Amino acid sequence: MKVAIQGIKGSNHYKALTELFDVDHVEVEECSTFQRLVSSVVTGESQKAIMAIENSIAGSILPNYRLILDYNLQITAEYYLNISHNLVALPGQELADLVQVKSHQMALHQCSYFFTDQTHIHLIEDVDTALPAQVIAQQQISGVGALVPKGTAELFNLNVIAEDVQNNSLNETRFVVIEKQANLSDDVNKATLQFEIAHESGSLARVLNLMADHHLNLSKIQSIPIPNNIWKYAFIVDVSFQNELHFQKAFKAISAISINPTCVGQYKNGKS
Ligand SMILES: O=C(O)C(=O)C[C@]1(C(=O)O)C=C[C@@H](O)C=C1
Repeated sequence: MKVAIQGIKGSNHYKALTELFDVDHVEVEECSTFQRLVSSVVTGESQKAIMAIENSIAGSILPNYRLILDYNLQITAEYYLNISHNLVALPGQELADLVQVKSHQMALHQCSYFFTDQTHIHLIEDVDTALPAQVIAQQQISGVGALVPKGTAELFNLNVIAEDVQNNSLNETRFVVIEKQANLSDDVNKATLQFEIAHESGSLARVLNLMADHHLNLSKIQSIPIPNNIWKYAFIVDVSFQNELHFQKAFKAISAISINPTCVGQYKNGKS
């Protein structure tokens, strides 16, 4: 089986992969963008992909929701990974020597406080957290640091200048596994739904009331712009349930009063 991840070995996606799959028995496709990761599943090159969807400090990755919806993919599993960021550079380099720090956009967001006073450092977005570290090591680049997960400095023989520089020590990223086919197992207790509603008073409240009536526990509601329908939004909700039948009935009822209802996936709650 081939599994696509965003980034290379040493990135958080790679960490998530090692915790979700037996790496000795899967082939890994390292993708430089989320678009490529999705294309890999759509074309059948990879059977599954692991994709970051939200972070507890930086919030939702809306473009990734858009990709899942646009390509009609299914969320078949979720995984919450504890994220810590270490600032690394070539051995001998100190904080004052750095003029640039490169990392993934979401990682830079998660460490914004640390860099507020470091006005000599220019923050630069890169493909993932691990690639700039690999490049610094291979090309022996001075003056440039990278923000990497724990363990990645050792992978590239780099030196840790500062540990755990994220804004909050409680920092988790939620990853989802995406596939072309739905997870048909009975062993599910969470689902992601997407729907649109009429632009009229009370229409969202009616959908939310149906969820309560069917004993669904709403853990997230996210609005997302509808392309080509300017300033109109679709809603993406995560619900958990004890009885799959409750969920099926609720989905039927929600479908009757919403527009373009879609089940984006059923899976096991990663928090229980
Ligand atoms: O660059 C990495 O290490 C990634 O796996 C990407 C990513 C992300 O897409 O949010 C994953 C987890 C962290 O939140 C920061 C970056």
